[in-house]
Amino acid sequence: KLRTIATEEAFSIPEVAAALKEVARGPSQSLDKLLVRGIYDAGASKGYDALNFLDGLLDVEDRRLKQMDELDIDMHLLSLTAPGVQMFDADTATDLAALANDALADICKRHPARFAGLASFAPQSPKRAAKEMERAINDLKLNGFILNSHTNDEYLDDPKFWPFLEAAEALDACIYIHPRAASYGLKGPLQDYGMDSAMWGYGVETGTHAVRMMTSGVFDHFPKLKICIGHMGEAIPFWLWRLNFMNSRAQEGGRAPKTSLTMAEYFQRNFVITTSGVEDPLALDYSIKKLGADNVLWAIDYPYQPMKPAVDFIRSAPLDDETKAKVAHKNAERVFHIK
Ligand SMILES: COc1cc(C(=O)O)cc(C(=O)O)c1
Ligand SMILES: [Mn+2]
Repeated sequence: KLRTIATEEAFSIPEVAAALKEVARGPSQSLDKLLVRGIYDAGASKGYDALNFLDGLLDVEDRRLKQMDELDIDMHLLSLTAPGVQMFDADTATDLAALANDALADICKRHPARFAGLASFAPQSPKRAAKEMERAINDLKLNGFILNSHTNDEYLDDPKFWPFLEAAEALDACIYIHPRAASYGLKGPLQDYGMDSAMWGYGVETGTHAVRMMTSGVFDHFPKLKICIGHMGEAIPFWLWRLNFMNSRAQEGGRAPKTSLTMAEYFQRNFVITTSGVEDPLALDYSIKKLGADNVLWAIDYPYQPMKPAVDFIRSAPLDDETKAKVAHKNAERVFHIK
């Protein structure tokens, strides 16, 4: 039987849901407000959350676990759903991250063979975030970290965030950079036709974040830092030849910072990707060939993607047994220290 560890599986807790409901009613200019209003203040915007994501987010040990049993899915690697605590003020964010991490650690302790967890932290307060990272790994025994792309329109190439990049690297803990809606400067034409969401804007936002990190040379400061991005690498694997070629030319021409490695080398060394929300055998085949079988991890993206099609996708994927085992569970065990 193929062991299956799904690596982008979202949950929430009532305290975070309540805080996001306040955000939905507040003055935020963030494009995430469409989604936050739809999920957490559903009464106010009828029908947005037609799929009732909130129930799926708040349920971990009941219907979700039952469905995992029915589908023979071994584990969900859980993470606080986007936008996490990143829309709150620094103090609220720091407190709610710790609360969510405690709740997550309790779930993993109750079901150690079924759930592992990625800890939240509050980039709004980088030094306290580093402390929470240490607590999450050393005390709560969690498996890595979740970050939902930008925080107040700023990205991890900004040295203000480097205290917690240093902590993550020192802890040998991977940061999963998950989407949220495009930042204020990026959102322009992404606000129409439903493009703000997972349909397109999420990928643009998250892919841009990863490219900012590589082109700015962050990985020269943190060579051992490991980043995971979902959705088959947010289109970067397909774009990698062009990104590499044009960045090298820009470095020669002085339009891009000098880096010790090329973009393709950084993506290979410092990144892994997951298959979340891209159940396309051809995209999987290309990504494995492009990045190697050690760098692609299976995911469902529950509750935003249904479980059964995602597990059928990996089970029926035309891969040899060794490659399939790496994608389905071995790579997750290595990257997220899961036994
Ligand atoms: C936080 O809200 C989300 C919404 C959706 C969506 O399909 O509308 C997808 C994701 C996701 O892919 O994680 C997250
Ligand atoms: Mn997701």
